[in-house]
Amino acid sequence: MNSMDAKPPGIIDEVKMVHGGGSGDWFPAEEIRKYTNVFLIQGDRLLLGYKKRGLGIHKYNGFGGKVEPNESTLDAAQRELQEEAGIIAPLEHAGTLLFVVPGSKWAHIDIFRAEEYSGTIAESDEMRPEWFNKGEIPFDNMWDTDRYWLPLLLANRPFSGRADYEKKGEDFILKKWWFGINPNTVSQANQCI
Ligand SMILES: CNc1ncnc2c1ncn2[C@@H]1O[C@H](COP(=O)(O)OP(=O)(O)OP(=O)(O)O)[C@@H](O)[C@H]1O
Repeated sequence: MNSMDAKPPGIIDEVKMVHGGGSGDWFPAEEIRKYTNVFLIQGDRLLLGYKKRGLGIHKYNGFGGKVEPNESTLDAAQRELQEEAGIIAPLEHAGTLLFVVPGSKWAHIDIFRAEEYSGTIAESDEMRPEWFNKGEIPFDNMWDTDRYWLPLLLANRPFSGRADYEKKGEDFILKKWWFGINPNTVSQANQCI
């Protein structure tokens, strides 16, 4: 077995590797901070937001943020979608990403998908929403590891992964990554791997 096949520390879901790379050891454990991230899909289009401030500034991403104390993850995801894109939507859990940077709390990000919504999509102080065709997702202007797991979300394959980055000035440099899917949910596997 290749050493990258083994699940990295922090991944508890029953998943098998579909993407992995980088070198060195996984960074050591820190306290965990919870985040959410929501992607709206309508037919061939995906709604992303251009982040205007804070973590991930100038990148496209789903809509999300920190889970507040005494708030469920789902409530936080719905609140952030409303605050940042102006809409409400029934959410389905799509995957989990552990984002690790030495010296910072680990970010445990619960990622959700939605296929319908109500309200009017609106720009907020934090995000400028923009539709993209599924074939024209701006991966070069997103977090480096989005290219590995976003296709899994689009194909409706529950995934779990970890991405270790090092912070150099304002930049985050990808060091090592691992993404897996549950081998028992093979319904649309050919669409994504
Ligand atoms: C590889 N690393 C990553 N890959 C993909 N997405 C990532 C990410 N690391 C963080 N994210 C997302 O970026 C947003 C940050 O949210 P962030 O602005 O810090 O939170 P919040 O809206 O609570 O901010 P305020 O404290 O109100 O400014 C939030 O959606 C979170 O899920």
